Amino acid sequence: MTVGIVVFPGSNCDRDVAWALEGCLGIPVRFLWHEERDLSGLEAVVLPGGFSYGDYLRCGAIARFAPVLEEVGSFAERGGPVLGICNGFQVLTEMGLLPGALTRNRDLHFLCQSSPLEVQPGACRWLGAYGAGERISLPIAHGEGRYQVEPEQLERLEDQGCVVLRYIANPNGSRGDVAGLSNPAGNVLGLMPHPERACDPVTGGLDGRRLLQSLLG
Ligand SMILES: NC(=O)CC[C@H](N)C(=O)O
Repeated sequence: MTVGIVVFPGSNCDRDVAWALEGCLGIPVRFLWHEERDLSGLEAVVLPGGFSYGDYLRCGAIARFAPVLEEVGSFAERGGPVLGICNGFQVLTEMGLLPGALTRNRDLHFLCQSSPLEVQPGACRWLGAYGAGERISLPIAHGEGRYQVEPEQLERLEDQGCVVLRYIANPNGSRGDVAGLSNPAGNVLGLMPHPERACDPVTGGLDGRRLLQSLLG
């Protein structure tokens, strides 16, 4: 099993994800530069956090045109597991793999803190190791994490079980307290919190570990 980690100019959590996967869990990784088109041999893809293309225009707005994402889109449509963390979640919404948009935080501040969350795993293949309603804590670090979507669409997402991660103390004004969303098929997950920073007690707890461990089946 090898996991691809996409690297855009401006990504800064690609090494953290590699450390969590390889260093903590022994899962081999391959970095995918944004111009790459070869995803052969990969069993999952992670879009890491950071500031792709300097966050110009809007977080993730330029990244969505990267050649590698055309391949990631087809990979996801074939049922391949795709995880977007923070900037990766922003990219997933910009490229249309997940609905809605992530906008400036309610108070216009960059937030860097730990965040209590409630998990509702539903059909999400990344969250199968968490109980329904389980409370966990993961670090957040973002300026544009306020999830926005039309109220009717949010209702649809709730009905489909796509709202898989919710803030307990909403830090950024996200509609519906949404912290993470899955597609209905459950293979694509986007979340603002950083599970890769919670895979080792030394750097922020262990609550993110089971999420990445799900790759080991
Ligand atoms: N940690 C991150 O991925 C940050 C995402 C994005 N650059 C923001 O500030 O919202």
